[in-house]
Parts: sequence; structure tokens; C-alpha cells
Amino acid sequence: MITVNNLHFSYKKSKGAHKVFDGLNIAFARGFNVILGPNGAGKSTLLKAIFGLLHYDGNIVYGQESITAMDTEDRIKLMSYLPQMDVEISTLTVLEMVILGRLPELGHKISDEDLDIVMDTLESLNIAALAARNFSELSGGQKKLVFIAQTLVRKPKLILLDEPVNSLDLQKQLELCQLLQKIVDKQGVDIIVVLHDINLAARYAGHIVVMDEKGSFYSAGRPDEVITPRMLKEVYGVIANVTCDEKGTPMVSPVCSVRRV
Ligand SMILES: Nc1ncnc2c1ncn2[C@@H]1O[C@H](COP(=O)(O)OP(=O)(O)OP(=O)(O)O)[C@@H](O)[C@H]1O
Repeated sequence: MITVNNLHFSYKKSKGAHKVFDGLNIAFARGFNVILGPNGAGKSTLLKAIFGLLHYDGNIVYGQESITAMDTEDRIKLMSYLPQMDVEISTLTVLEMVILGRLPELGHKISDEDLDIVMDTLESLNIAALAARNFSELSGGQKKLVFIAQTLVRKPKLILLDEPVNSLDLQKQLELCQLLQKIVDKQGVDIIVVLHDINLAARYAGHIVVMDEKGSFYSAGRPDEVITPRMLKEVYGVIANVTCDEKGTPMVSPVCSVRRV
């Protein structure tokens, strides 16, 4: 699906630059992809590069098409992106915020189809009851769900989500992953999600990409191929037991950190 070829990127700073990628190569699969890796590995930076928010060297390809060479309009048609952090304050209602997500598709007025898509999405995320509420008055988790709705109403071919389950309670984390799974299965959409919860990744991902703290590719594959005691020690500096449930899904029980403090 997406391949990242020889990606070089540094954040420019007032004095010098901070190198994040030095020739990164990664291949994602069709369907539900998860990126795992420790803090600072470059997961968010990679999603920003794919979405076209950064000037980098290298080539990012979707199928046969170079995303790197695409103009902004085509990139926005292809993908939607949920950043890790977003605005906290807005004078809009929830409904208005989510309609904003359809901006690239909106004509000179909001059609019944636009409203149906927005209301269906709010319902699928269990937040339809919040539609008339002021966004600024919502809880952190409710705000997160509004941003997720904004990302989904675009109906893109590719969805990039940076830590979407942060600030969601356990039930909503599972509901969101189930919804994403349904979108992948029923609508043929490809998704790339950054997660820190390895057990959640193990349960829902079809394909996991692991990045290490140097911003390099470490491994990729099915959850049972990737989530191993060795990976957890080498990438996260954690001793952990990994067992499998009856479906062969790995489950991680952390024991201790082996990093020197
Ligand atoms: N705007 C910026 N300017 C300079 N350096 C940055 C900037 N944003 C990120 N970095 C640095 O780039 C590296 C990668 O950051 P990034 O946010 O992509 O990591 P991450 O894997 O998403 O981390 P986390 O899991 O903590 O969200 C880190 O070393 C970070 O300090």
C-alpha cells in the first residue's frame, strides 16, 4: 500500500538541525496498520511526512502513485489525518466541527448527504447526543472523539491516526478499534495508526511496523511475528512475558524496565 523509500528528514532549529530519519525504508500493508515504537522514535513525524506536512528527501508511494509528487489537492482527496494534538478551544458546536471535516467535499451549501454522513459518523462513535453541544465544553475524551469523527467524515482511501485512543476510556478504545476494523473490512480503506498500547495493537492490527528510538525501521509483520520478548527488550528496554490467547493473538505482560535510570 504505502512504501516509504529512503526518507531523510531533519527538523530545522535555530542552531543546526535535529535529524529524525536518515534513509528510512518502510512498507505498509493493505488494511489495518499500526506503528509501534518508543517516545521520540519518529512515529508522528512519519505520519506528517506521509500527509505532506514536511519537506523531506525521499519518495513516499501509494500503490503506484508517488504521494511525494502529488499536489496538495490530490493528497487531501486521498488521505485524512488526525494529529496527536489539536486545538482545545473553539466557538463551534460539535456538529459544526465535524462538518468542517468535509470541507474539501462541500459545495456552496451543506447537502443532505453531507449531514447524513456526519450524523452516521457521530452515531458510529456514540457521540450523536453531543451534536448540539459547544465543543469547548466537552471533556478531553469527548473532544478526541469529535476530532476522530472529523477525520472519518472525509471518507478518504487512506486514514492516518496519531494516538487516537489517548484519553479514551477502555470501552471507547475498543469501540474505536472495532469501528476502524469495520471501515477497513467494509469500505476497503487502508489505515495507519500510531499506538502505544501494544496489546491493543496486537488485537486489531493486520500489520505492525516497529520503529526504534533512533528513527530507524526495526521490524514489521503480523502481530505474532513482531511482538516478541526480544523486540520489547531491544526497542522498549522492557522485560516482558508474551503469551498467546486461543486465537494466537500475542498478549504482553511487562515485568520491569532494563534501562539504566
Ligand atoms: N518541531 C520539532 N522541532 C524539533 N524537533 C522535533 C520537533 N518535533 C519532534 N521533534 C523531535 O523529533 C524526534 C521524533 O519526534 P516524534 O514526535 O516524531 O516522535 P514520536 O515517535 O511520535 O514520539 P511520541 O511517542 O513521544 O509521540 C524526537 O526526537 C523529537 O524530539
